Amino acid sequence: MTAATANGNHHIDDSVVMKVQTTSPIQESTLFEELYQMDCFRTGEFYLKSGQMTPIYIDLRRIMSSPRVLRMAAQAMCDKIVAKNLKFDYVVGVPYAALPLATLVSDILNVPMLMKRKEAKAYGTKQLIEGVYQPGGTVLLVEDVVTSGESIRETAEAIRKENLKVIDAIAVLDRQQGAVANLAEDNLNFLSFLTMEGILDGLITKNEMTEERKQQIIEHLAKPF
Ligand SMILES: O=P(O)(O)OC[C@H]1O[C@H](OP(=O)(O)OP(=O)(O)O)[C@H](O)[C@@H]1O
Repeated sequence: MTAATANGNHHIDDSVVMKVQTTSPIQESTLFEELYQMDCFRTGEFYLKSGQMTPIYIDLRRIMSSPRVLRMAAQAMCDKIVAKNLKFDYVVGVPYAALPLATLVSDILNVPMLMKRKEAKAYGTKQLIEGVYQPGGTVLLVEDVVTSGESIRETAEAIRKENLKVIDAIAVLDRQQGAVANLAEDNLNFLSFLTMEGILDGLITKNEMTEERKQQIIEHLAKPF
């Protein structure tokens, strides 16, 4: 069971914290290898939500097709959540790609999940936030890949309108294109398990990329959107 706080909300129970702490932490290199094997890293010419061209596309939607890798990615975030002692009552995935990850984070940590729709429906309850919650509770946002942080920002805005707090957001991977600073402006603390630089270094070890190409990509990604 989760432990109820005075306002009826929930936080991670001590027994769950102990379980996560006593399980060997997922290594960055281990998750990189699994993502590489699942063909999550594509080089070429792709366009992002921001409209920016990217010479490397990271598609973590693919991992939902492997329950083992999906769970590993969720566990990696849970290791970090526990290590950083983040406090929250609900887990919300940034739709859509992060929804399976958020489901597993909620399950592993035994903290309730809510779901934020991209658009409210015109029928039924017409709610943008689905699930059962107490006003004043704190939400942890879960993302797959973060570029500008705009999707996290939009999700936090919708959740805050429902009288819920959002303090922290966590992602499997930060493309290191300004999200930490952008989100800090909105009072959002952002953490990730993997970074673009780590992925590029991994691709060098696989002889998929040279150090020179890595530097070119980093320079390209540093340009404003
Ligand atoms: O940090 P940002 O600049 O917002 O970019 C990252 C967002 O882009 C992707 O989602 P996408 O918009 O492709 O939608 P999906 O999750 O429904 O596939 C990804 O899953 C993040 O949510």
